[in-house]
Amino acid sequence: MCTSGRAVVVADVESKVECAGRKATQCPVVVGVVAYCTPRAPETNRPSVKVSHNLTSSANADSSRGADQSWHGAEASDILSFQHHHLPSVPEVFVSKSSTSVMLRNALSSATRPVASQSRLATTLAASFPKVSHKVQPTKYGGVYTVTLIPGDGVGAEITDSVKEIFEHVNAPIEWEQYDVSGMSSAGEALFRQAMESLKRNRVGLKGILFTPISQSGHISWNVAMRQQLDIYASVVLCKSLPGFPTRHANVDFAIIRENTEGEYSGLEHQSYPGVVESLKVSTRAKAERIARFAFDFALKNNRKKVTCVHKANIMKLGDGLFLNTFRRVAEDYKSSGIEHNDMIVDNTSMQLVAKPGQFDVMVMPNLYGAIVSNIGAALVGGPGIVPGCNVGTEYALFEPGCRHVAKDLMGTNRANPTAMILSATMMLRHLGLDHTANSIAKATFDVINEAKVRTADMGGSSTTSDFTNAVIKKL
Ligand SMILES: NC(=O)C1=CN([C@@H]2O[C@H](COP(=O)(O)OP(=O)(O)OC[C@H]3O[C@@H](n4cnc5c(N)ncnc54)[C@H](O)[C@@H]3O)[C@@H](O)[C@H]2O)C=CC1
Ligand SMILES: O=C(O)CCC(=O)C(=O)O
Repeated sequence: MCTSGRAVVVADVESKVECAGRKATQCPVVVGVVAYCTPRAPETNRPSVKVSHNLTSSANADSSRGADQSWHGAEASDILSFQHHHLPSVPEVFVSKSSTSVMLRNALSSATRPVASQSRLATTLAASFPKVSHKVQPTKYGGVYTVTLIPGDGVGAEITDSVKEIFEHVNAPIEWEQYDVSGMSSAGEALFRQAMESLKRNRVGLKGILFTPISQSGHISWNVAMRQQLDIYASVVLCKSLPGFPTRHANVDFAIIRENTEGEYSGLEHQSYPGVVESLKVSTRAKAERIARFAFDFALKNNRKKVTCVHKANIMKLGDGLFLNTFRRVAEDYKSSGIEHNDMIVDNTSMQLVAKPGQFDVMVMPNLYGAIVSNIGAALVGGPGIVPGCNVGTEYALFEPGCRHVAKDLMGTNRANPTAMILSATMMLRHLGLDHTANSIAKATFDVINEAKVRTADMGGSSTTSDFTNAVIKKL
């Protein structure tokens, strides 16, 4: 073990960085320690939750529909050639057949085009949202997929109701297994466990965001626990300008690939001395490598041109140094692919994002930076109600709004924007091979936004969540 000031190195380091003047070599695990003062020690956060369990089955799916929308074996095998042989389980991430981000950039070149032309752009945009997939096929019986649904806290119930209504309207071959897990109360761990078992059974889920209390005596984050326990290590968040909804910058179009299982979210904290707390940021080479490969594979499959690694290796020389150096090594393997790569310190990245977002294409970063950058990204294109996302690993995929907000302030008001949840659900449909249904729903959603007649308050309108849902259904 080598300690130097704020960083503790465990095991052997391979990052080419200096630690207290010594070169640290051969270390797959780096633990960064951030110390700060607090009046009392944090208490042990023991998971305990109480929530009601509500199991519903809302899809009256036609089994023949599911049959023709089968697993994309050919596409899945395509990507294998890009995968590194010593990481056999990297999940595949790829875009729908017909679309590329180049098409998209062209398509979105003007937010001021007439509505009819914007509607065509909406079609292109709908088909362009990436598809995430992995080798383990989700459960499907009689052409119907069983999907775990966790509406979540705050506006979760309202925006997942919106998805349920839309799916029912198009007869999507999805049967929900719903678990009303809530982080608002510390009771209900049993229900959380049941939801996890359901996710493990079904391998695919749709979720809203679960509230996590800030207080030290409150329970741990169920959101983080899910991502860690399922090892859904890659968070994918898409920030794209929407047709008909101009924001300060036109043609924003970048994907945030965020390491989802370690880093600042390790949840390891202790008081080493009264008034001194150490929060451990865990970084491992293996996880840095798989997320870097995921980002390059994502770029290749989605016809993206550049991958930017976001870090703070000037300060966290070991932890973020490991992340950055691993990224650079992985980039060497993709040299012949034509994908450019660069790296940028996270604070400068934040400034560049608000000043010149057009320079970003695919971005890859440790956990906390991903949380911050996805919030900046959301604000660039219209807010947290718009940006879809998913968490994917080798076995499971869990879809949720990319900007992970509970929105307690809007709970029960019927004023939340359901777009991010609807688009996350369409990403899930693509993941299941149901591209046609996914594209119809996404197009209808973009068309409603583009027409600007029905918009929720966050987008400057006065329509309700239900108005928006009904408008999407009407388009379908
Ligand atoms: N507080 C918590 O329990 C959790 C917090 N987080 C993290 O903390 C960050 C901030 O969370 P909070 O302060 O709790 O933010 P928040 O939930 O209060 O949301 C911030 C603002 O965005 C608005 N908003 C969010 N979703 C919306 C929608 N669908 N339609 C319209 N408006 C919407 C809310 O109304 C609110 O004004 C999140 O980005 C997330 O990364 C993540 C999970 C749980
Ligand atoms: O679950 C939480 O409360 C926090 C999670 C979070 O901040 C995130 O997902 O980025």
